[in-house]
Amino acid sequence: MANEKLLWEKLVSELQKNFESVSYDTWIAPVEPISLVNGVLTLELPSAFHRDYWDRNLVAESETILQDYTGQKIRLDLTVPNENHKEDVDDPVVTGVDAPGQVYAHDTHLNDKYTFDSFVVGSGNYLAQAAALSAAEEPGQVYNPLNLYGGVGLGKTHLMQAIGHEVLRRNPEARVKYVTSEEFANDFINSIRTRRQEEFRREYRSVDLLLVDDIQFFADKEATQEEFFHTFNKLYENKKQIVLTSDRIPSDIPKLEDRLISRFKWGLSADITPPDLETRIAILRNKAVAEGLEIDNQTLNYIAGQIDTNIRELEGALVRVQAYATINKIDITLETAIAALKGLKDSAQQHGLSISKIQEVVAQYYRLQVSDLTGKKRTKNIVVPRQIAMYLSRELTENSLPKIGKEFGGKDHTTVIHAHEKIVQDQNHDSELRSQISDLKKLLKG
Ligand SMILES: Nc1ncnc2c1ncn2[C@@H]1O[C@H](COP(=O)(O)OP(=O)(O)OP(=O)(O)O)[C@@H](O)[C@H]1O
Repeated sequence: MANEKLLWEKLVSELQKNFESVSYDTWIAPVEPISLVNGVLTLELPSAFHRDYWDRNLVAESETILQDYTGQKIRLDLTVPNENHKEDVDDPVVTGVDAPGQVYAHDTHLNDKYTFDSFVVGSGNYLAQAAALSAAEEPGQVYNPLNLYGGVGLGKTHLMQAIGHEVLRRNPEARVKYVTSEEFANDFINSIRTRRQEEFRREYRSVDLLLVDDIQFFADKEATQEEFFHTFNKLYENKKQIVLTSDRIPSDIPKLEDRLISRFKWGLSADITPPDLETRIAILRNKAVAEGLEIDNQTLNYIAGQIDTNIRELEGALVRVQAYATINKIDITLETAIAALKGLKDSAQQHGLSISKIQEVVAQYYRLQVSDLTGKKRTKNIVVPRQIAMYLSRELTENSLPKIGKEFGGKDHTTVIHAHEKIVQDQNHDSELRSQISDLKKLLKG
């Protein structure tokens, strides 16, 4: 075995003694020893997050272990293969609705099931998971606030609550509060109504960890944003960890106050993107084991192939197969899955298509930012894509005209009607536009 591998194995066996399995899987398992040259052990880490974590927590200890073992001074050199990820940390951007039937732990409002242990790590979420784990291990110290953002049903709430569980596991006395942004708004409004603002403030400003889910619903609620701003400042000042989730990056949330957006930039935004096939299969396999279901790989593979954008719907597909098998008193086989999921794909995809997804795809297609589409600029290179995105939102989703207007930076519904009519008419004589729209539809429908 090469020297670097031998040293690495020794190091891992020592580090492992003090590591819990999730932390080990996140911070150590993905590391590869590359070389040992002139007393420098080079390790390759998956991302700049990992390197930051190693710098803060593991380098000094590792160098001591290696020195004790070899009797020589060994220095660690940490490399990250795609150094683009470095930007993720420097420029702090790495890239809700509650599910029914959840069981909440009594005090914290955390769902028992949403832990790091039950979270499957894959290509679309490993950075967000690493960021979440470091927020849990060192709350208020490194990434504050931490904002997890991404499309519907991709695990934002799960990961956010996992932080809550982990903080409590490490410190059962910690005061952890989980709320959706709507609950925060309701609590605030009720506190005014019942003249209990002091109590409200005491409650929110005395926590050690505040988790606020789906902050895009703060849009339009000016007084609530103002109150949240003060809550945020107080907690931040006291080095208390704040974690937020949203369906898009905060600077793209229409009607979110600039002063909040600028504070969110103090911390780190990490996005979660849809899982690849392997991750989807792993999620289904875990779920099947948890439910005591026996399902062969081929069948899991098939189910995972049916739904690719939303994990909640992926889990729903498994439930559907299970129900179909129970009702018909048959085993779960590939045939059962095919029969149970017939017709599901189209409706699921239609259902899964959101205005924000359309904005993302259109912006990318025309090399614009989503904020151009939701903004007010009137230059032609922006106006036409904006109208196309509104047109597609009307054609491909069930959202009302006012809702579409709202998602495009609070525009009036008549603007949406106008955009829609214009694109319908222009397509009659503009073949270039027709083909762009057909491209976009293909991209959106997968
Ligand atoms: N990586 C994962 N491993 C295991 N389960 C997952 C993973 N990601 C998501 N899930 C499961 O998928 C379901 C939906 O996740 P969650 O509610 O966290 O999504 P979300 O991104 O918060 O959605 P929304 O945008 O609707 O708020 C949950 O049951 C969650 O446990």
